Amino acid sequence: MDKMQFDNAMARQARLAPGFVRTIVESMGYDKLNNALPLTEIWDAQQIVITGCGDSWLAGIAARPLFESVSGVKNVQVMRNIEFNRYMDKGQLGFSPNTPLVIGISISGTVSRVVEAMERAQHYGANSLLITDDPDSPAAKAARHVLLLDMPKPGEYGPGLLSYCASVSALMCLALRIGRARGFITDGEHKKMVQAIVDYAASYAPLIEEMDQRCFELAGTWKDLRCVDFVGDYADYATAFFGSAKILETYGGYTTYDDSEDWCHINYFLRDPNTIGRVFITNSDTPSFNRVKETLVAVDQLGSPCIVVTDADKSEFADRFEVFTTPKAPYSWLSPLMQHLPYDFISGYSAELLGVENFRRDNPIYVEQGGTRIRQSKITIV
Ligand SMILES: N[C@@H]1[C@@H](O)[C@H](O)[C@@H](COP(=O)(O)O)O[C@@H]1O
Repeated sequence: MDKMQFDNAMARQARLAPGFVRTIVESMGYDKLNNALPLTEIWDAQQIVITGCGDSWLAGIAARPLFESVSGVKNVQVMRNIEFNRYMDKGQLGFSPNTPLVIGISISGTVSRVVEAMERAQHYGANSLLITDDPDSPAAKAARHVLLLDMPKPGEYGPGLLSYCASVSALMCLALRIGRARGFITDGEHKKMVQAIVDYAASYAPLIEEMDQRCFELAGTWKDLRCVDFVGDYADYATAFFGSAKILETYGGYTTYDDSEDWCHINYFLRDPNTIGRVFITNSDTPSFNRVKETLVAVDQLGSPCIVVTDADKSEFADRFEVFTTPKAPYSWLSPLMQHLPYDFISGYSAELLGVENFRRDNPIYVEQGGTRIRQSKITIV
């Protein structure tokens, strides 16, 4: 079978990802970041809350370790939009000037919950910054500050893959800017880390062709599995959840996601394990690596087909597992930027092989005017 007959938006975006990260990082120069968030407000922030919906929320989980290690802000939270908007105690908003710094992410700037988050932050005296690709969007207008992604136009961005690379890259650049401004990293460290983002993304370029072909072949069987169950810890949870989201968005497949500990308590019991694909994202220096390996022993015993995306050597895992060994990141916080690529390819090819349209557009029940369900939800400030 010729894979080019099954070419698709996910595969095309995955091939472009290494260079695309460079484009975004290079656009995040000193002036842009400085204009997006004044120095005094960076110093004021005693707490950071990152929030968004779908991929944009996951981008926060992917970038959290970097905010924690370099920003110098002790309290960094990544919150689901619904939790920040409706459940975070209002007494925690504006208790000190420009605190918390609420960072919203929304590529379109049009989803109701992010507009609501920006309005809530403003209403209770917290600071707000929106990372978006549309400076005229409702969420951008509701935010005090905007960091514009400026993704190249025209471009192919749906279902979100390059847009996810853009928001993770922008968050990383912002974290480094905050850390530099607060004096928690030196100018030299700052430059080295910014360059590391570009170089890490570029290090995937030589792997893409082989990854593309291998993923096409895997999609031939994985598309028919009853369920695909993703596992990742902490920032790798973003990659796991992202893989699951792409299965839903590309072909409406059945998926689950968990962390390596809870999986042993819960998802372990899914019946007919030979019909469930397991996808693990883990790296040799992750603090839970030994726990992930224990969990993978259970996966092997259950007989589930299994893919591992990792910087560790194949020999660390059962022989029958499909191991994607990715480049070793010079900083552990970089891995989530690119380790989603194997499943991006697999979900894109699966949809094409199944003859299903992204976002189920082939079924009228899923086609709604302008995404009513997420864009016309009532804004409520509590
Ligand atoms: N299916 C899409 C997701 O892929 C997207 O991540 C989310 C947030 O979109 P935005 O970043 O524009 O706020 O909206 C929808 O739910």
